[in-house]
Formats: sequence, structure tokens, C-alpha cells
Amino acid sequence: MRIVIGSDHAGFPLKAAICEHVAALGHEVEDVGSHTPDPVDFPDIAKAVTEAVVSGEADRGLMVCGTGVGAAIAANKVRGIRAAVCHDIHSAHQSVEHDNVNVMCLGAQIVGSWLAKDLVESYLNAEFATDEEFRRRVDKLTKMDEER
Ligand SMILES: O=C(CO)[C@H](O)[C@H](O)[C@H](O)COP(=O)(O)O
Repeated sequence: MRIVIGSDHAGFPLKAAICEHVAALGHEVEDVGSHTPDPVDFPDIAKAVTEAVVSGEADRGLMVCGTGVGAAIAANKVRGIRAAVCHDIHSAHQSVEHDNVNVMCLGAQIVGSWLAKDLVESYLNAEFATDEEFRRRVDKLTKMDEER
């Protein structure tokens, strides 16, 4: 898959390890920054990540900030994005299987690099389930998104 990844200054140190891991798993990685440890506001990076996903340039996105929370809030402001903070393995795959999450957010101040790599792997290996109940719920999310 084509994966877009971004981070603010707090997520910057973890982003490099994640990029390396995603590439090692055989995915194409687009790193939209930050490219230095200097302070940068997470909404600006979320814009770049979500634009790549919504345009179809990337299949899925990853965002890293301090907690993952700001990144998820910002990403969810963009139509077509279903973003979630996932700091446990079950959520990392179920968020895709049931909710068709297309931007997973991580907190570099919350998880270490080994867990982060496992979380990313679970997220990328997961596929949206075809069950009617999950399709129906995500269709309702899409409708809410279109109506706002
Ligand atoms: O976690 C974040 C937002 O949810 C950010 O990455 C920052 O870490 C957080 O806002 C703290 O900001 P600071 O400039 O790093 O003190």
C-alpha cells in the first residue's frame, strides 16, 4: 500500500522508526514532515496527511504527535477521514476491520517504538470487514460527514 505519514515536533523522534518499519513491511512511504525537530503545529501536518488520503494519493495515513489526540481531532475535521488513536493491538486492527479507519494516530509520549511498530503493523495488515453491520455503520458515518 501507499502510506502517508506525518508528525509534529513531539512525534518527530518516533516517526523515523515508524517510516523505516513501514518500508520494511513492503509499503511505499510518503513522509510529509515534520522534517526537523523544530516546533510545528499538529493541525498543519494533519492537513498534509489527510489531503494525501482523501485525494487517493495514499491508501492510508499515520500521524504521530505527543499523545495522538490532537492529531486525531485535527484529522477528523476533514471530510472522508476516519481517524483514531490506537495504543493497543486490538484497537489497531479492529479500528480498520469494523470502522474502516484510514488514519491511525499515535502518541510518541505514550508508546515506545517497539509497541508503535507492532501497532502500525496490526493497522496495516487489517482490512475492512464485509459484514453488513459494519458497512451500514460506516455508511452512517459517511452520511454524518456529508451533512455537517
Ligand atoms: O500531543 C499533542 C497534541 O495532542 C502535541 O503533540 C503536543 O505534544 C502537545 O500539544 C504539547 O505541546 P508542546 O508544544 O510539545 O508542549
